[in-house]
Amino acid sequence: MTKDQFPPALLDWLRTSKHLAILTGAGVSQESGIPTFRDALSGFWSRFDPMQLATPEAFDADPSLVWGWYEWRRSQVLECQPNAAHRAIAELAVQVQRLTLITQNVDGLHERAGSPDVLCLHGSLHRPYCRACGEPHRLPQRDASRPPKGQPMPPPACASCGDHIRPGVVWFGEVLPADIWTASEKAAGSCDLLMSVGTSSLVYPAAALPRIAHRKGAKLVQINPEPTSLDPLADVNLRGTAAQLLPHLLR
Ligand SMILES: CC(C)NC(=O)[C@H](Cc1c[nH]c2ccccc12)NC(=O)[C@H](CCCC/N=C(/NCCC(=O)O)S[C@H]1O[C@H](COP(=O)(O)OP(=O)(O)OC[C@H]2O[C@@H](n3cnc4c(N)ncnc43)[C@H](O)[C@@H]2O)[C@@H](O)[C@H]1O)NC(=O)OCc1ccccc1
Ligand SMILES: [Zn+2]
Repeated sequence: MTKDQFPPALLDWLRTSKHLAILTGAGVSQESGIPTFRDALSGFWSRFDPMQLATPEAFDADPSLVWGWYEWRRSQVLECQPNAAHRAIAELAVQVQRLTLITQNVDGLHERAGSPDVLCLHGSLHRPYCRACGEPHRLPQRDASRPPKGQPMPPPACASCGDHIRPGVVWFGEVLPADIWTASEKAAGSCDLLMSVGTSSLVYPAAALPRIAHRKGAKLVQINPEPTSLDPLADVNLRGTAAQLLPHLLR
């Protein structure tokens, strides 16, 4: 899909927008080489269901299995670079009057692309903390001598209470950080244009945000090579990849 195939109204909405909200999912990092959540499991991990591994119950049952999985994902992310989609979103923040960027991703690639004040709904792979006392834990950026082999790995012990350090992500069944959710809900309820990029729109409450914006009369644009449950609601569905299409939205 090329720029001249974009509905002209879309570029007008963008140019006249007083407040653009963008919600991203795993699809926006797919072209950086990070598999989407649904296909995040290969090799040793392909025998597990991500929805099972990404739960407090799984960590309590087998901390090494879950910690190993997150260290493996973190090592993948540290070997990747933001792609043209991340960079276009960072540039859009300069070109529009006001941009609120909300992500479900835990990879930190929006921040690495230069996007300011990213609302990370589901936390980050780079901000682990103690399961018991909440003490933040600093991880070595890259331990070249011992790259994760994609096997279980015992989690570090907390320096202050000795309990397990856990990944700094929001697991299924856990509530989202209240301040970040409140800011995201507010942005969805006050934006005049919301773009949903690279998400299957299945996980709640994140998936409610485009629906809140739509209910409040905002224009809804979806960028995804595949159809999702959001299609019928969207004013424009751009069928293609994030890194191919997003740069076309820039002036
Ligand atoms: C699955 C779903 C049915 N379950 C939920 O939503 C649950 C339960 C629930 C709550 N409310 C509900 C209401 C209805 C139904 C269920 C619920 N929600 C929760 O548990 C939430 C917490 C949810 C957060 C979980 N943590 C994640 N991540 C961090 C960890 C980690 O990463 O390991 S969610 C994780 O999965 C989601 C994956 O979705 P996507 O990012 O969209 O990725 P996916 O692979 O699915 O799709 C990729 C898309 O990209 C497209 N694509 C591919 N390539 C490209 C490309 N190149 N360009 C563009 N697009 C592309 C594809 O076509 C595809 O459409 C993301 O949110 C991601 O962060 N907490 C909670 O509600 O707390 C309060 C509470 C507590 C107790 C009981 C009730 C309420
Ligand atoms: Zn502790």
